[in-house]
Amino acid sequence: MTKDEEKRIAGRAALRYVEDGMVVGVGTGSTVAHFIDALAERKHLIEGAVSSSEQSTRLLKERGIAVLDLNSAGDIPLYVDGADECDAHRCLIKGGGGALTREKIIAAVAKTFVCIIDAGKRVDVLGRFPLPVEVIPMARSYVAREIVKRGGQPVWRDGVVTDNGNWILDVHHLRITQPVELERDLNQIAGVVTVGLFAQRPADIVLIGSEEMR
Ligand SMILES: O=C(CO)[C@H](O)[C@H](O)COP(=O)(O)O
Repeated sequence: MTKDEEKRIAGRAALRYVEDGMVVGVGTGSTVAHFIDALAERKHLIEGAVSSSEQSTRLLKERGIAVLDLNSAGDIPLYVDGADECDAHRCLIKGGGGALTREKIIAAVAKTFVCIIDAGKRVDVLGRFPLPVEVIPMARSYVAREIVKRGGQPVWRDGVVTDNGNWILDVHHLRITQPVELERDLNQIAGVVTVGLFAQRPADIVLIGSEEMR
Protein backbone atom coordinates (compact mmCIF):
# COMPACT_ATOMS: atom_id res chain seq x y z
CA MET A 1 0.00 0.00 0.00
CA THR A 2 1.36 3.43 -0.90
CA LYS A 3 1.76 6.23 1.62
CA ASP A 4 -0.91 8.24 -0.20
CA GLU A 5 -3.32 5.30 0.02
CA GLU A 6 -2.71 5.13 3.79
CA LYS A 7 -3.41 8.88 4.00
CA ARG A 8 -6.62 8.47 2.02
CA ILE A 9 -7.86 5.66 4.26
CA ALA A 10 -7.06 7.64 7.43
CA GLY A 11 -8.74 10.74 5.96
CA ARG A 12 -11.92 8.85 5.13
CA ALA A 13 -11.93 7.06 8.49
CA ALA A 14 -12.16 10.42 10.28
CA LEU A 15 -15.59 10.90 8.71
CA ARG A 16 -17.07 8.56 11.33
CA TYR A 17 -16.52 11.29 13.95
CA VAL A 18 -18.47 13.89 11.97
CA GLU A 19 -22.02 14.40 13.21
CA ASP A 20 -24.93 16.31 11.69
CA GLY A 21 -25.03 20.02 12.52
CA MET A 22 -21.39 20.15 13.60
CA VAL A 23 -18.81 22.84 12.94
CA VAL A 24 -15.74 20.83 11.97
CA GLY A 25 -12.19 22.12 12.51
CA VAL A 26 -10.05 21.28 9.50
CA GLY A 27 -6.26 21.06 9.51
CA THR A 28 -3.80 21.32 6.65
CA GLY A 29 -1.83 18.99 4.40
CA SER A 30 -2.12 16.11 1.96
CA THR A 31 -3.84 13.76 4.47
CA VAL A 32 -6.35 16.47 5.34
CA ALA A 33 -7.01 17.00 1.62
CA HIS A 34 -8.38 13.43 1.57
CA PHE A 35 -10.50 14.23 4.63
CA ILE A 36 -11.89 17.32 2.87
CA ASP A 37 -12.82 15.17 -0.13
CA ALA A 38 -14.72 12.82 2.19
CA LEU A 39 -16.28 15.69 4.16
CA ALA A 40 -17.69 17.14 0.94
CA GLU A 41 -20.07 14.16 0.83
CA ARG A 42 -21.61 15.45 4.10
CA LYS A 43 -21.47 19.15 3.31
CA HIS A 44 -25.24 19.62 3.49
CA LEU A 45 -25.43 17.93 6.89
CA ILE A 46 -22.77 19.94 8.74
CA GLU A 47 -22.98 23.60 9.71
CA GLY A 48 -19.60 24.31 8.18
CA ALA A 49 -15.85 24.21 8.78
CA VAL A 50 -13.24 26.39 10.44
CA SER A 51 -10.00 26.28 8.53
CA SER A 52 -6.38 26.25 9.72
CA SER A 53 -4.82 27.70 6.55
CA GLU A 54 -5.41 29.58 3.32
CA GLN A 55 -4.65 26.30 1.50
CA SER A 56 -7.41 24.40 3.30
CA THR A 57 -9.83 27.32 2.98
CA ARG A 58 -9.34 27.16 -0.79
CA LEU A 59 -9.93 23.38 -0.88
CA LEU A 60 -13.01 23.62 1.34
CA LYS A 61 -14.55 26.36 -0.79
CA GLU A 62 -13.77 24.48 -4.02
CA ARG A 63 -15.78 21.57 -2.64
CA GLY A 64 -18.69 23.79 -1.60
CA ILE A 65 -18.12 23.51 2.16
CA ALA A 66 -19.00 26.67 4.12
CA VAL A 67 -15.95 28.20 5.85
CA LEU A 68 -16.76 29.94 9.12
CA ASP A 69 -14.84 32.44 11.25
CA LEU A 70 -13.49 30.83 14.42
CA ASN A 71 -14.48 33.89 16.50
CA SER A 72 -18.15 33.50 15.66
CA ALA A 73 -18.36 29.75 15.07
CA GLY A 74 -19.10 28.83 18.69
CA ASP A 75 -18.14 25.36 19.90
CA ILE A 76 -15.83 23.23 17.80
CA PRO A 77 -16.68 19.66 18.78
CA LEU A 78 -14.21 18.09 16.35
CA TYR A 79 -10.82 18.96 14.86
CA VAL A 80 -9.28 16.72 12.20
CA ASP A 81 -5.66 17.22 11.21
CA GLY A 82 -2.53 15.37 10.10
CA ALA A 83 0.91 15.34 11.69
CA ASP A 84 4.55 14.93 10.78
CA GLU A 85 5.29 12.63 13.73
CA CYS A 86 3.23 10.99 16.47
CA ASP A 87 4.43 9.14 19.58
CA ALA A 88 2.72 6.56 21.79
CA HIS A 89 1.23 9.32 24.00
CA ARG A 90 -0.37 10.99 20.95
CA CYS A 91 2.08 13.91 21.24
CA LEU A 92 2.81 15.32 17.81
CA ILE A 93 5.23 17.28 15.70
CA LYS A 94 3.27 19.44 13.28
CA GLY A 95 3.98 22.34 10.97
CA GLY A 96 5.66 20.66 8.02
CA GLY A 97 3.15 22.56 5.90
CA GLY A 98 3.76 25.78 7.83
CA ALA A 99 0.26 26.08 9.28
CA LEU A 100 1.16 25.26 12.88
CA THR A 101 -0.14 28.42 14.56
CA ARG A 102 -3.71 28.29 13.31
CA GLU A 103 -3.65 24.51 13.75
CA LYS A 104 -2.67 24.90 17.39
CA ILE A 105 -5.41 27.48 17.98
CA ILE A 106 -8.15 25.26 16.58
CA ALA A 107 -6.77 22.21 18.41
CA ALA A 108 -6.94 24.21 21.66
CA VAL A 109 -10.56 25.20 21.07
CA ALA A 110 -11.77 21.79 19.88
CA LYS A 111 -13.33 19.26 22.18
CA THR A 112 -11.94 16.25 20.30
CA PHE A 113 -8.80 16.26 18.16
CA VAL A 114 -8.62 13.38 15.69
CA CYS A 115 -5.18 13.01 14.10
CA ILE A 116 -4.94 11.24 10.75
CA ILE A 117 -1.59 9.84 9.65
CA ASP A 118 0.12 7.26 7.46
CA ALA A 119 2.05 4.51 9.25
CA GLY A 120 5.44 6.15 8.64
CA LYS A 121 4.56 9.00 11.02
CA ARG A 122 4.49 6.79 14.14
CA VAL A 123 7.74 7.08 16.10
CA ASP A 124 9.01 6.00 19.52
CA VAL A 125 10.74 9.31 20.21
CA LEU A 126 9.78 12.60 18.53
CA GLY A 127 12.47 14.60 16.76
CA ARG A 128 13.60 12.76 13.65
CA PHE A 129 11.37 15.20 11.74
CA PRO A 130 12.80 18.72 12.20
CA LEU A 131 10.65 20.66 14.69
CA PRO A 132 9.02 23.72 13.05
CA VAL A 133 9.01 26.92 15.12
CA GLU A 134 7.12 29.97 13.81
CA VAL A 135 8.93 33.22 14.71
CA ILE A 136 8.37 36.94 14.36
CA PRO A 137 10.77 37.86 11.50
CA MET A 138 12.86 40.37 13.53
CA ALA A 139 13.50 37.71 16.20
CA ARG A 140 14.79 35.00 13.84
CA SER A 141 18.50 35.22 14.76
CA TYR A 142 17.84 35.61 18.48
CA VAL A 143 15.47 32.64 18.59
CA ALA A 144 17.96 30.58 16.55
CA ARG A 145 20.75 31.34 19.07
CA GLU A 146 18.50 30.38 21.98
CA ILE A 147 17.64 27.09 20.26
CA VAL A 148 21.33 26.31 19.68
CA LYS A 149 21.92 26.78 23.44
CA ARG A 150 19.31 24.06 23.95
CA GLY A 151 21.11 21.63 21.63
CA GLY A 152 19.01 22.09 18.48
CA GLN A 153 20.22 23.05 15.02
CA PRO A 154 17.78 25.58 13.55
CA VAL A 155 17.51 26.00 9.79
CA TRP A 156 15.57 28.97 8.41
CA ARG A 157 12.85 27.86 5.95
CA ASP A 158 14.09 30.53 3.58
CA GLY A 159 11.48 32.04 1.27
CA VAL A 160 8.51 30.75 3.28
CA VAL A 161 6.16 33.29 4.85
CA THR A 162 3.34 31.86 6.99
CA ASP A 163 -0.32 32.82 6.63
CA ASN A 164 0.33 35.10 9.62
CA GLY A 165 3.24 36.92 7.95
CA ASN A 166 5.93 35.19 10.02
CA TRP A 167 8.95 32.95 9.34
CA ILE A 168 9.76 29.35 10.26
CA LEU A 169 12.85 27.76 11.78
CA ASP A 170 13.11 23.98 11.36
CA VAL A 171 15.02 22.59 14.31
CA HIS A 172 17.16 19.52 13.61
CA HIS A 173 18.96 17.14 15.96
CA LEU A 174 16.46 17.20 18.81
CA ARG A 175 15.66 13.95 20.57
CA ILE A 176 12.45 14.95 22.31
CA THR A 177 12.13 12.76 25.38
CA GLN A 178 10.22 15.38 27.41
CA PRO A 179 7.86 17.01 24.91
CA VAL A 180 5.67 18.90 27.40
CA GLU A 181 8.70 20.53 29.05
CA LEU A 182 10.35 21.36 25.72
CA GLU A 183 7.15 22.89 24.33
CA ARG A 184 6.82 25.06 27.43
CA ASP A 185 10.49 26.08 27.34
CA LEU A 186 10.59 27.02 23.64
CA ASN A 187 7.25 28.85 23.91
CA GLN A 188 8.69 31.34 26.36
CA ILE A 189 11.57 32.52 24.11
CA ALA A 190 10.76 36.11 23.07
CA GLY A 191 9.80 36.18 19.41
CA VAL A 192 8.49 32.61 19.24
CA VAL A 193 4.92 32.60 17.98
CA THR A 194 4.24 28.87 18.02
CA VAL A 195 6.21 25.66 18.53
CA GLY A 196 5.13 22.75 16.34
CA LEU A 197 5.10 20.42 19.34
CA PHE A 198 1.58 19.39 20.30
CA ALA A 199 2.28 17.86 23.72
CA GLN A 200 0.40 20.08 26.17
CA ARG A 201 -2.60 19.50 23.92
CA PRO A 202 -1.98 16.11 22.26
CA ALA A 203 -4.41 14.40 19.89
CA ASP A 204 -7.30 12.54 21.53
CA ILE A 205 -7.57 9.91 18.81
CA VAL A 206 -5.00 8.82 16.22
CA LEU A 207 -6.12 7.07 13.04
CA ILE A 208 -3.30 5.33 11.17
CA GLY A 209 -4.27 4.40 7.60
CA SER A 210 -3.91 0.67 7.02
CA GLU A 211 -5.36 -2.21 5.02
CA GLU A 212 -7.47 -3.32 8.01
CA MET A 213 -9.07 0.12 8.27
CA ARG A 214 -10.48 0.02 4.74
O1 LIG B 1 1.18 20.06 10.30
C1 LIG B 1 0.86 20.05 9.13
C2 LIG B 1 0.81 21.27 8.31
O2 LIG B 1 1.31 22.38 8.99
C3 LIG B 1 0.47 18.77 8.48
O3 LIG B 1 -0.55 18.18 9.20
C4 LIG B 1 1.67 17.85 8.45
O4 LIG B 1 2.76 18.51 7.81
C5 LIG B 1 1.36 16.54 7.73
O5 LIG B 1 1.18 16.78 6.37
P1 LIG B 1 0.78 15.63 5.35
O6 LIG B 1 -0.57 15.17 5.71
O7 LIG B 1 0.85 16.32 4.00
O8 LIG B 1 1.82 14.54 5.46
